[in-house]
Amino acid sequence: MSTANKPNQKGTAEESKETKQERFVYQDDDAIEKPFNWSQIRRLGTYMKPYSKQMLPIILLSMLLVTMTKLAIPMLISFAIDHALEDKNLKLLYIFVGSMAAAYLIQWLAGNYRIRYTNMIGQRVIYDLRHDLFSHIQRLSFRFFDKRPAGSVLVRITNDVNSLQDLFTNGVVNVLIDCVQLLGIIVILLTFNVKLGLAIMLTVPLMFMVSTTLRKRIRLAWQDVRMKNSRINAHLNESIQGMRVTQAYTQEKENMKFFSNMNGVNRVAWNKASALNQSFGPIIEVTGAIGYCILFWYGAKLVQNGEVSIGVLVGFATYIGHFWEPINRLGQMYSQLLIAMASSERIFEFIDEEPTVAEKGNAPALPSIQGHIQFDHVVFEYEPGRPALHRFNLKVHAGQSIALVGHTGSGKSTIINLLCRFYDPVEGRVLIDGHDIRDVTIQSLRSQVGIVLQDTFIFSGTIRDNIRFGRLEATDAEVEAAAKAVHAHDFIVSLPNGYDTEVQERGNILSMGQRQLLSFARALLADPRVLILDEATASIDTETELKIQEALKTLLHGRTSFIIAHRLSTIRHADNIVVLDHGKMMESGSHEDLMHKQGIYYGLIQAQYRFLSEAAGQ
Ligand SMILES: Nc1ncnc2c1ncn2[C@@H]1O[C@H](COP(=O)(O)OP(=O)(O)OP(=O)(O)O)[C@@H](O)[C@H]1O
Repeated sequence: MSTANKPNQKGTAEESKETKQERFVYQDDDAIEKPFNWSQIRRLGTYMKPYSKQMLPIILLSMLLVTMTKLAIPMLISFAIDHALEDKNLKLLYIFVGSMAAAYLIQWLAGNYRIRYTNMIGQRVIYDLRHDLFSHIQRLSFRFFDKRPAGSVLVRITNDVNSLQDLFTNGVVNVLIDCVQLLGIIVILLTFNVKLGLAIMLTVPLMFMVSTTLRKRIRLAWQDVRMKNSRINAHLNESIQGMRVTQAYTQEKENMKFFSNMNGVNRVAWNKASALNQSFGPIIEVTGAIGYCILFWYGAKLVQNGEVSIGVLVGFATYIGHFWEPINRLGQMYSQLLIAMASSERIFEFIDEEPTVAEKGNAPALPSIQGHIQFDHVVFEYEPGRPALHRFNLKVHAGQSIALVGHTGSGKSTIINLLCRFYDPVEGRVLIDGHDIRDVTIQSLRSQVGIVLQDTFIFSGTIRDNIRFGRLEATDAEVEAAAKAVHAHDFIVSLPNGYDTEVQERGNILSMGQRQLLSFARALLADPRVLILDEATASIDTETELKIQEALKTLLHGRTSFIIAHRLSTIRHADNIVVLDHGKMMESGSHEDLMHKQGIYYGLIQAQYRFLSEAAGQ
């Protein structure tokens, strides 16, 4: 379907309301942490399932090897001191040194494999998750996007998915390694010497208390930083999009003041979080030092009593060096997990959102249509209790051109939205060639309805790609023929690379009129039986408009067409002009009939005529 979005039809007041809403949603989205939720963890786990058979055994094996060799090395040192050094047994010493070298080599190799495979699995899981999320969002109906500004949808696909990336690439595996390592060290220490082992572990509760209290404060401080950062992002987004308006109204200073204030608040929050973060390291070191003091004070006593050998004491010292690492990391992991919980909840909330415009289970495709259209007692409301269309009836024969006329907000675009099935009526039916459009597949319906919107959407890519968007399999010759037919060819060939000129997002290098000509070519290429032109000629100058009117005659020939135009001169020749007011059809008929009737349409024509002659007289 050749389409262009009409993102904001309701002017700047509404625009600023949207951006304020967007700022709110950014904040809301960053209300970071959520409680630990097992069912969510299980659901995330299902994303690992397809790869688990293939990769998990390698990851588990390498993980086991890394942990075992890590645990074995201090033990080898301890044995080497007690047996090889004490007995001056050089052969045994070589064996111990050789075994240590082998252990280090295995650790290095296994570590490499683990990192490579965990990264691979993590990246695939993230790829799948992002793929599912985006493909689902594409299926969601207009109602979903009505409620959410683009910014908040973007944040979920990028930030929230990214925050899960660490969890999948390192987090899960590191937690396992740390748990096994911690357990292994505890068992080994207690086996070496129960008394000394328990004495050292006296520091664990202290460490745990300090760690949890401080970590909570650190977490909250970083949460605050992220929230403030999001506000800056939202403001930047709004400022860049509205830069032209800011400059036109010379509001740069005001804008800068607002931004500086936000920036300052962000710096203060960052300093606070960073200071708290830095205080964590020394506290851990102090706790570790207490452990070492206990070891050497109590250990020396045990050595003197002959209860513990020097080798065991050295072994203890090496093990407790490795003891704090996993405890520290597990604490960090927990905060990471809570953040990931919040992100996954937001991602699944989108994935679980059902399209309000859904296809019936075994809906057939709409056969090739002729273009008879009927609105049968259609009632529609965007928000409950505020009808946008009241029992609207309209019969259109194949090939007829219908013009929709009326004041702003009278329901013209709503009729188009229902015909394309962007929304479903609350009551009544929309029929095409006698088929209720809710009974056929959406794809088969929309592929036969072309639409050219007021705010033509140009995607980043070449001019050729943009025209070809109407029918992807069209040849270059067909693309050029379509461009020629709507008089777009001349301006295209005058561009630096002709049809291969790259246009940026939203077609910034093109004028409004040129963008509209492109969307005409796009629609012509799609060759739909039903064509909708929404204010399509509004931003084309009079000379181009004359050319376009010619092209439109060809374009509309034999098709059913709906034209929404504020410039009433452009719809004079429509077969049927429908005049709307507050969602109701007030009059309909040909231009001559309605002029003769001297009703609302006549009034609109008179008003426009007066406006134009006053403008010309000035
Ligand atoms: N997405 C939406 N959510 C809520 N209300 C909406 C939405 N879109 C339109 N409306 C409301 O529905 C009514 C009909 O709007 P519609 O866009 O059909 O008018 P229109 O005749 O096309 O106006 P315009 O000429 O300004 O484009 C208006 O009152 C409008 O405020």
